[in-house]
Amino acid sequence: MTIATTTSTPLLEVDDLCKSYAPKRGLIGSILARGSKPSNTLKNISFDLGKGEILGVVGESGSGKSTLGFTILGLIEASSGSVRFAGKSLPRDARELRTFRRSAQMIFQDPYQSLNPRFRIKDIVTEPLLVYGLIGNGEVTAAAEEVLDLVGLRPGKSYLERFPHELSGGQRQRVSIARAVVLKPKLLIADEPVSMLDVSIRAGILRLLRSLSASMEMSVVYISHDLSTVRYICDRVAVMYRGEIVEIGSTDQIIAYPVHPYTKRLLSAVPRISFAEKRQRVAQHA
Ligand SMILES: Nc1ncnc2c1ncn2[C@@H]1O[C@H](COP(=O)(O)OP(=O)(O)OP(=O)(O)O)[C@@H](O)[C@H]1O
Repeated sequence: MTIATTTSTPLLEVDDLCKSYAPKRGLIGSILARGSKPSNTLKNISFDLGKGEILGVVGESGSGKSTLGFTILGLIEASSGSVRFAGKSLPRDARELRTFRRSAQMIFQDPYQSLNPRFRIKDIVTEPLLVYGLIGNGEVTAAAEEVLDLVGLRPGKSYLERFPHELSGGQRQRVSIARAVVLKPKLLIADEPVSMLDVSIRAGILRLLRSLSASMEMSVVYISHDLSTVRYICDRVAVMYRGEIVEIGSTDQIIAYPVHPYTKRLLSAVPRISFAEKRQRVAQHA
């Protein structure tokens, strides 16, 4: 079991979390599953996440990163272990669950699939406010302008009335970030948010996530298979391999002094450009 503690009061405490998916059902599923071991997708995962902290979860495809994200949010039930959010176990009661959902949001790799294509941008980004009864219909335009401005989609550029297919990939991801942060969550799970975007616009989205995290004191679990983006924004990094956290530590430490052979392998796949230089560049543009 790997435990890492942070200096600030943790927002999230993940303790000994395990997840095995049920074997496939039906005749073909059971034939295919014959002789195979139950899948241990998450094995004894433990870590804390401080308020406003950004933790990178990095590992190859199938290592369990998305399962971890879904389990933290209670969208997938853990097989054992616990997740505590703001000092409390994940709620089961419908009313508490509604409050929790407001505080913990998720964004995904493909902003196009996660946005309703039939909704205008102003309705996409303000729907959570309407659902929670925080604004009335007459306030939709003003609220949409405010949150779009927050994510760098300046008012006056008529984003409000457009549909998702009329925007670029980067603009769409900004819209999905706007929708996720409009309720001012304490936690954001960002599952590969830049991996489908053009390399030239990735840094802008990462800078945006970092500045929102700082200004809103929002903790972020940033999931990626790519250490070169993780090191742009994360305070700490957890390296996942086959369902386990094999190494966790500050980003600088993991990159400069990797201990686990798998981390070394991941790092050798990344061009050895100056990490300090990149961080400095990001800070200059933030
Ligand atoms: N609903 C499910 N039922 C059964 N097995 C699943 C399910 N979801 C994921 N898995 C399996 O769990 C393992 C981990 O998947 P997961 O998507 O969490 O990994 P990942 O690291 O996020 O991968 P990727 O980067 O490709 O998304 C994989 O072997 C996957 O096939």
